[in-house]
This record gives sequence, C-alpha cells and structure tokens, in this order.
Amino acid sequence: MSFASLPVINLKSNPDDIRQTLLLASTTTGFFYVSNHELNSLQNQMFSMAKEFFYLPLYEKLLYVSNPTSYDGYIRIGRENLDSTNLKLIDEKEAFKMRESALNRKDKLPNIFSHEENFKIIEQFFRQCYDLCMHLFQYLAETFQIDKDYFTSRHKWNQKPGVAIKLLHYPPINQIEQNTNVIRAGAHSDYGSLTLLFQHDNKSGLEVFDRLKNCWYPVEARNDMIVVNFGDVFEYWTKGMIKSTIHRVILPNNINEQNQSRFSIAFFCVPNGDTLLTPIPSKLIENYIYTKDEHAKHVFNDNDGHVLTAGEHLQMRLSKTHQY
Ligand SMILES: O=C(O)CCC(=O)C(=O)O
Ligand SMILES: [Fe+2]
Repeated sequence: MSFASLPVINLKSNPDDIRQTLLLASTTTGFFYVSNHELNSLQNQMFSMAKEFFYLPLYEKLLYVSNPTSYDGYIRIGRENLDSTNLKLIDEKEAFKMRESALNRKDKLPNIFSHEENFKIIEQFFRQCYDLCMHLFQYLAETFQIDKDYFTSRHKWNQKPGVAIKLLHYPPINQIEQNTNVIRAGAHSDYGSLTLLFQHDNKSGLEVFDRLKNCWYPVEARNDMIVVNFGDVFEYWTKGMIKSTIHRVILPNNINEQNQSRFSIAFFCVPNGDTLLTPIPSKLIENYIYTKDEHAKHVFNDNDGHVLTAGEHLQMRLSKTHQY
C-alpha cells in the first residue's frame, strides 16, 4: 500500500479481497479509490447542477448564505479556510453544503436544487452515497471482527447532525488578487467517519500527506472512481490504527488548468451526534499500542478526561474553520 498509487477497492471483486484491501488501506494510506460503483450518471447530473448554481451572480447565491448554527448553505470565498493551523491562508473556493435534513425543507433550497427533477437526483445521490458508506462499514466491521452492524447502527439515517453533501467550486486562479496567501483547500483531515470525494473533468490538485515520509503525494483525479477517505472519528475509534489522513487541494501550476474552474463534490458521512468516540470492542484494537501521533494533534487534543461525542467533535472542528 503506498501513497504514490492509492489502493483500489473494486466493488465487484470477491468479499475477501475487499475486506483485505480495506484493512490495509485504512491502516496505511487512509485513502483509497472505489471502482465499479453505480453512481456515475448521478454524479454527472450533480456536477451539472453544481455548475449551474455556482455560475449564478453572487447576490443570488448570497440569498442562501450559510450561518454559524447549521453551517448549511452557500459559503463564499474566504469564509471556510480548512487549515486551522495557518490563519493567514485563504481557501480560494466557494461551496454549497446540504445536510440530509435539507431534503425535508425543499422550499428553503435555491430553485436549481428544489426543481422537481433535480431534487429527485439530489435525493437519490444522498441515498446512494449513504448506502455505499454503510456497505463499506459492514465490510470493515467484519474485518475488525465486531458485530456487523456496529458502525451502521451508529449512522442511522435521518438523525442529527446528518450526512452532508458539499458542492465545491474552485475558480480560475487568474481571478485571484495578487500577493495573497492562497491555496484551493488548506491542509486538513475530515471530521466525520468516511468521506466520498467525486472529482470531475480529470482536474487534479488533490494531495495526501504521508506522515511517515513527511511528504505530499498527488491523487490522480479519476472520473470513473470515487476517492474515499477515513475521517477523525475512525482515528478515535481505533486508537489511531486507522488514519484520518491530512489532505489539501493546491493551485495548479499548469497554465491551462490555471485558467479553468475545478469542481468537486464531497459526501461526508458522520455518526449520529451522541455516538461516543471510544475505542471499538475489537481484539485488533485492544492489542494495538496507542502512540500519540504528532500529525493527529487535531484529533487527540487534551479533553481533560471528557469522552467526546461525534457531535461535539464535529461542532468543534467546524467552528475552527468557518469565519462569519
Ligand atoms: O475538492 C477536493 O478535492 C477536496 C475537498 C475536501 O477535502 C473537503 O472539502 O473536505
Ligand atoms: Fe477533506
């Protein structure tokens, strides 16, 4: 398993192979590709919709601006800066975030998303991303020799804070003011349990950080494969055995790509809010020697003995990266 070429989980391969690759990927790179999934056409429809939204004039997008209680809605450039260790670094991206509860408040969504056909696509996309995560969780539970429903029972659909979709647009960099300290998405780990990342038009820029070698590796953008990564929750649940790998999106150095937008879509799977971030009851974890990792400072900060819940952790991380 290497960061230079991320492992691939072929969903149509045999379950033993899937379990084995999943265990290796989760404990080494924390990132892998999923091939042979069934989200291709939905994903393309989601990208068309996202483009239509981001090309609206700013004043229209601002009608749906996100707020510090829910963090849902439109996030304008500079308002979410993912590297919370470098407050001067600005993320040149705009985003639109919807939690699954947005599906119950259709009238509050921009017309592009509430329009009947598009709304159906969003619903299906939510559901299929969620089902894919649950499927991977069952394999993972088997790998760790715990109850098959251990993870899925902590991710009940329709419970707070709820899974979320984030549409992302990174504008062409010739539109960026000179002399500013910018990146497309600052270095960060994800806050939930699992993230599905859909890339588009083969636009590169995503990089993953190898803690052992202390260097960054590019992740090839593949339209046909989903990039999947583990978030902080699994790092807590497994005493650091599963890695919540740090990643970022850099500005392109290729002049062609500099003049173009980059679009991506993230699906964030998060456990139900009251889920405790205590180690899973697996023999593999019991025997695992917990080493406090310098790169997991964001995860293992001192909580004075208080056991965090997934909801508290999420809120804490969100409040550090959003400016209002
Ligand atoms: O746009 C990308 O490729 C990555 C985005 C990301 O990592 C995030 O929003 O958490
Ligand atoms: Fe991320």
